[in-house]
Amino acid sequence: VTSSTEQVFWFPCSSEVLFSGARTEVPGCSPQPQIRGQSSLFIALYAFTARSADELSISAGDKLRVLREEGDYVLARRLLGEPAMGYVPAAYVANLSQGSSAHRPWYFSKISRSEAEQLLLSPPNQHGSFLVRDSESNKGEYSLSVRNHAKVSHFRICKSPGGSLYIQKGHPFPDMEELLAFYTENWKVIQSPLLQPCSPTVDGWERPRWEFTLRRKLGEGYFGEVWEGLWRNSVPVAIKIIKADMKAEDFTKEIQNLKRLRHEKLIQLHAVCSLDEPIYIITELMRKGNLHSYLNRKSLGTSHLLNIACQVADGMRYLEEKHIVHRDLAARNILVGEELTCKIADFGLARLLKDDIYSTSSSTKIPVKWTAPEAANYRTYSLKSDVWSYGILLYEVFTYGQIPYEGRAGGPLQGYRLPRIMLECWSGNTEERPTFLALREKLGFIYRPGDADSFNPS
Ligand SMILES: Nc1ncnc2c1ncn2[C@@H]1O[C@H](COP(=O)(O)OP(=O)(O)OP(=O)(O)O)[C@@H](O)[C@H]1O
Repeated sequence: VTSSTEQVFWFPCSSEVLFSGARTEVPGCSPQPQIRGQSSLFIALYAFTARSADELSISAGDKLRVLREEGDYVLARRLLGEPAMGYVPAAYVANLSQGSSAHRPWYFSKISRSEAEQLLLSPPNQHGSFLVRDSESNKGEYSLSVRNHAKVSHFRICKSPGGSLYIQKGHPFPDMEELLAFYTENWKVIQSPLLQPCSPTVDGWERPRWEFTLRRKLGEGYFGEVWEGLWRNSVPVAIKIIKADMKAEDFTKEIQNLKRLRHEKLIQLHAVCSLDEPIYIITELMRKGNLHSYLNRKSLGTSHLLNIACQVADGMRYLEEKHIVHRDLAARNILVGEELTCKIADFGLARLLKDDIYSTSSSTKIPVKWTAPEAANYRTYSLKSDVWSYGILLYEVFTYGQIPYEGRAGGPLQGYRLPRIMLECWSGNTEERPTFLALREKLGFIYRPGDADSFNPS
């Protein structure tokens, strides 16, 4: 995923990424162009249910005007029915002006027989949902899987030497579309009605595991290993593989938090594979790893360090607006991408604050050196305890990864304004600690945008 004009889009079934894989081999299917451009008319390929207030629920076939592309999402306006606007995954829509007639929503290429059954038997799929997949046993041939009430029937689609396709010998079709059209019309022949193409997801985030390949281990945390991987052999992603012995309620919090948050300074969830083990959490890939290790390079100037501090404050300001307390803010939980882009990660401990303060009696491990005294001693977490941690993070950033002793700035830190900001963050009285909004403003006075914009080390 690169610049705004050259984006590779996420999610299946509409982009070049997908069609450059096995889908191109389907008879009658030609590669579909990638979604580009801002102003053309789009069509919804699948139903998508909004998962947060800024998303737009769409039904397959809805006509949409795309106003803006943002990463793997587009901001779209529905053209008919009740006027509504919001984000939808880019790959759930296709640009009508770019030949979306090539789209085959029923084709699921490498999905296995058991995965097809699992998908067809899960909501929102229902009686009559069907898909075509590559045959597992006969290379180059296909299988048709159809949900028939509570069970799934599979039909082998054979290929004759001349390339025609058939389910019943002596009844060939020139391509898959004609074959499906025939059995849609004459469903009694196979005793399974073909009513609608299978919907690709169980919820908006679930994806079949075969779409992901692991390439290189990046690190390991409490929940399991993190790998660099590829989605559909094309799109680079980060895949967290949850350890088998993890309790579901522990990491599902992280997934739930990721699902409802969307901000350019927060790590973006792409998908999950949670129908069987091991569970995968797929997020955007941040190629430079975590900020703590990155800081050891020491090739960063003050303006770059300030730029980092501002980016983290931007992300935290968003969490502040949403009344979400992170609880584990530290350089090790900030991830670094190209051009010094920083994003906040690790929402495993994050909580929505019902009041202003969250308290816990649980014995969750506490990162003491980053934790405000009231949170460490009494487990009372608030956005103000995040502000304390942010002060420690500032210290880490400006000392290239060191940790202050007992919350005191000084030592290697030079100058006046930054230590003062840190000391405000470490005020014993939570009320005296600044908000992230105020912190961002203060840093804005020190950091002039553009100072570090030319940053581009290898
Ligand atoms: N999206 C990502 N892109 C690139 N690297 C990542 C990504 N997510 C994690 N990593 C790397 O993998 C390491 C482990 O990440 P993970 O989130 O599992 O654990 P952690 O934050 O280090 O610890 P814990 O989960 O125990 O608090 C990180 O330190 C980072 O270097």
